[in-house]
Amino acid sequence: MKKKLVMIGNGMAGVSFVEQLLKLNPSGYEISIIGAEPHPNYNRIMLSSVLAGDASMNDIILNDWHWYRDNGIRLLAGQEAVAVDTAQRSVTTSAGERLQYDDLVFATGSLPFMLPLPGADKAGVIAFRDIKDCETMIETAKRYRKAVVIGGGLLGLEAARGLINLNMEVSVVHIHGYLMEKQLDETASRMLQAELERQGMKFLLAKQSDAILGEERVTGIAFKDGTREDADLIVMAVGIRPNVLLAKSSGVEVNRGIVVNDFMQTNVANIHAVGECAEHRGMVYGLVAPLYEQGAVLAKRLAGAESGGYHGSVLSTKLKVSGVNVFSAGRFAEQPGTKSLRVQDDLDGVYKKVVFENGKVVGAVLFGDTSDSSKLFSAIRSGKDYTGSEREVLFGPAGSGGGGKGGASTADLVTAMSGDEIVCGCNGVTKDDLAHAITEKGCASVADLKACTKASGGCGGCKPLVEAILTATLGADQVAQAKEGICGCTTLSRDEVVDAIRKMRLTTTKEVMHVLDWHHPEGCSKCRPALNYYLGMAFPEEHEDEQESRFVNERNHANIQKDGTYSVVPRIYGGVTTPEDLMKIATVAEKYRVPLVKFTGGQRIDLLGVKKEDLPGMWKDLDMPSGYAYGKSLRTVKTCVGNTFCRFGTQDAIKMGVDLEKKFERLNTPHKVKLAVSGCPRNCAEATIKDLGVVAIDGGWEIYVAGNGGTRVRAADLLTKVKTEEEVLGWTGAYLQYYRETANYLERTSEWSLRVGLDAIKRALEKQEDRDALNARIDKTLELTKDPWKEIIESDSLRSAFETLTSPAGS
Ligand SMILES: Cc1cc2nc3c(=O)[nH]c(=O)nc-3n(C[C@H](O)[C@H](O)[C@H](O)COP(=O)(O)OP(=O)(O)OC[C@H]3O[C@@H](n4cnc5c(N)ncnc54)[C@H](O)[C@@H]3O)c2cc1C
Ligand SMILES: NC(=O)c1ccc[n+]([C@@H]2O[C@H](COP(=O)([O-])OP(=O)(O)OC[C@H]3O[C@@H](n4cnc5c(N)ncnc54)[C@H](O)[C@@H]3O)[C@@H](O)[C@H]2O)c1
Ligand code: SF4
Ligand code: FES
Repeated sequence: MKKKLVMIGNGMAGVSFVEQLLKLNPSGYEISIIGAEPHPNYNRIMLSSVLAGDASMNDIILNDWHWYRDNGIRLLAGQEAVAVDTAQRSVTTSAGERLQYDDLVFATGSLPFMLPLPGADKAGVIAFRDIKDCETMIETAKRYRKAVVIGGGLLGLEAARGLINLNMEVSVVHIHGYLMEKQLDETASRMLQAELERQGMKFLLAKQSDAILGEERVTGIAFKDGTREDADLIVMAVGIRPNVLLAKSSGVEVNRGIVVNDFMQTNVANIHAVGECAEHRGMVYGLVAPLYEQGAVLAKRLAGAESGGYHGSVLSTKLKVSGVNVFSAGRFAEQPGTKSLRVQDDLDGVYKKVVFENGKVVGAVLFGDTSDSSKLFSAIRSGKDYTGSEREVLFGPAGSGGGGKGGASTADLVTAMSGDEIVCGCNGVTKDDLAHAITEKGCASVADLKACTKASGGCGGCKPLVEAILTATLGADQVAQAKEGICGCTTLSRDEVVDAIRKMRLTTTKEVMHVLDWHHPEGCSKCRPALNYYLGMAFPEEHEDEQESRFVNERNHANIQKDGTYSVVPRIYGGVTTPEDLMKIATVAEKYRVPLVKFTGGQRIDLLGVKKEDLPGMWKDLDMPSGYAYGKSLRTVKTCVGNTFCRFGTQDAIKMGVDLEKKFERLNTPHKVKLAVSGCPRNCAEATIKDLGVVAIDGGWEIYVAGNGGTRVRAADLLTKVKTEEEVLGWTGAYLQYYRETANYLERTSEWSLRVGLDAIKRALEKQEDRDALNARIDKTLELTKDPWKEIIESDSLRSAFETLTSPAGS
């Protein structure tokens, strides 16, 4: 008769243990798993990717319902184990069921630590631990604007990045003076902070939270220094605590975690623990790689196989925030008796530190370039003595050219690895799993391996090693060019997708997803708007804009504000208005009791605090064109007064600006586009920090491109000098169309120009005939645009979508 195994907890560590056990002894146990969450086992790590829009909930399921059934496992999902009777060897669930066991495994994971602040029970205060929290954040972002994340550790920063991708404004409150102090030294941390600030995060460092403010729902947070921060959502990411309550009440020895020996046994016979709930030699782990190692040891134990036991793990981490490369492993902080080797390159934003103790590598921190991470981690784990050749760890043997690729080569590392060694800690993928996918399933690129095994799909830290295994198995000439898919739903790059759209004349997002074999048939929040844009760019005449693929502000043709109200910004060409228009704006503002009337930085007037149902009425009364303040499109053309009034002006900046705005308004672009025109080189309109800026000079105009005055300030580059107004319009049209046709969706011109190179842009535009062709295409697109508010006002059905809704809407 089979023995009965009951496991409490259906998370990553526990189920990985069960998988190993089934491999070693498929028929030894009748297995029941009690899981409090109503889901099959999913990849908790990837919740950060779901939040960031890089993966869907479906992508992160590790073992679906069929897996349990096919392996004869009884899953009690959505039920909690509430009591364990160690004398009777039984577990009682929240549904009142009693399960007998011969062996019991606690795999109860951790609970997020919630700061016991006054007001912490208000609506809108959550942790980031499970699918429910992730869904709450996604829903909240549809209705609210301002998030505060407490905790500047791995989880807090990943949550913050995800919330920014959801269009929220995010402030991270951190108790320490610098971020990720558990993983980074101050130098790396400051570099990280600068990069994240460029991505739009705001940091409140060395801050102690005092109270959560608000009535029923949170409205802000107060700090001990007397300052406050507004918040519609507070995410606490201040660490975790092993979930040990049930074990403790069952008489199992508990310290910080459930105390286990090297074979994951507790002090009570036949009761074991794995994962974040277990404490081994005084250590509790909060990353999956060690938990998988623990699971493998326990599986061998229960299958009756030989094992040397578990001896603890060296930790390595990588922050999963796109555009940021950070790696940390082992003991990275200097201590008495340690020496470090440091390389800092502020020009390229690269920092590397390796810490030695008695000649051995004991820790490392990498920022900016993490290509040495596998080698360094392996060096730490091997315990190899580098006395006298410490520099080789980073720079390679003397005479090797010192390209920064040092120590054992990655190829040597691959050769030295055993088949069952885990390569991808996030997904528990071994070297053998990868070799099998390459030789048996035909995977020929890292992207193929990611799609097939999930390796490199979590933190991405294993990517260099996955690449090396691919090269070692196939040979360098057979390895397909590595490429990144536009999102987690596909391995196809932006260019491949746009190419396929053009060649196959695909017309809807659904069709693209279907024909190009999207992993997830509905797509995700990242690819849907991108595909909608690419389709409209490729086939302006045929494509019907898909409102459901648009971001909320674009769907509603208004920017949603933090309190769920909207803003109305009529177009004011070149910042020049008339008494009539000003009177109309004033009358509308009074009639609809607009709480705030404000001049914007783009020289127009913003009516803030408008109820959604008032939007059509206000636009009707205004009878002015939409300013597209909400759109990925031409926003504003800022002008100075130019030679109309200014005594320094050499050209008519106002006319130039108005003409540009009238010509290119309503144009859909990959990201927002801002223009400016200055009437002389004094440049009062700040044209050199715009996507395109025109500066008058004696006898002509200079055209500057790819500037940015926002999060990542960048001075624009000179594209060309021209003589006439007509030429300005011609170059602007060609430049904007080239950007439309070649940029990634959501790529500002400043990022795009750095990626493709200014020289390439100049080459593409230098010939008159090329500019003419680009202008012909942009003119075709412009001909087809219509003012959205005119359309809404004239259409009963479009208007009713605004009038029927009374609550703040994100739908
Ligand atoms: C957003 C996020 C990102 C992360 N990113 C990374 C990363 O990049 N790299 C990394 O290594 N780690 C990462 N981690 C940490 C990693 O996810 C955890 O270390 C891992 O999931 C822990 O696995 P576990 O099985 O021990 O616990 P869990 O995954 O927490 O599983 C425990 C399960 O037991 C259930 N349970 C508890 N008590 C009971 C009971 N009495 N009855 C029934 N069920 C019960 C819980 O509901 C839970 O589902 C991340 C964590 C989060 C939240
Ligand atoms: N990429 C990854 O590997 C990854 C990603 C997410 C989560 N995780 C894991 O999930 C677990 C939870 O992550 P975490 O970041 O919450 O835990 P953590 O303990 O690593 O970090 C918590 C951070 O919060 C700060 N903090 C503590 N109290 C605070 C307070 N009152 N106000 C402001 N800041 C405060 C701490 O200084 C610390 O840096 C960890 O085990 C982590 O390793 C890993
Ligand atoms: S940029 Fe020149 S023309 Fe324009 S306002 Fe300034 S000084 Fe006058
Ligand atoms: S180790 Fe994180 S994705 Fe492989």
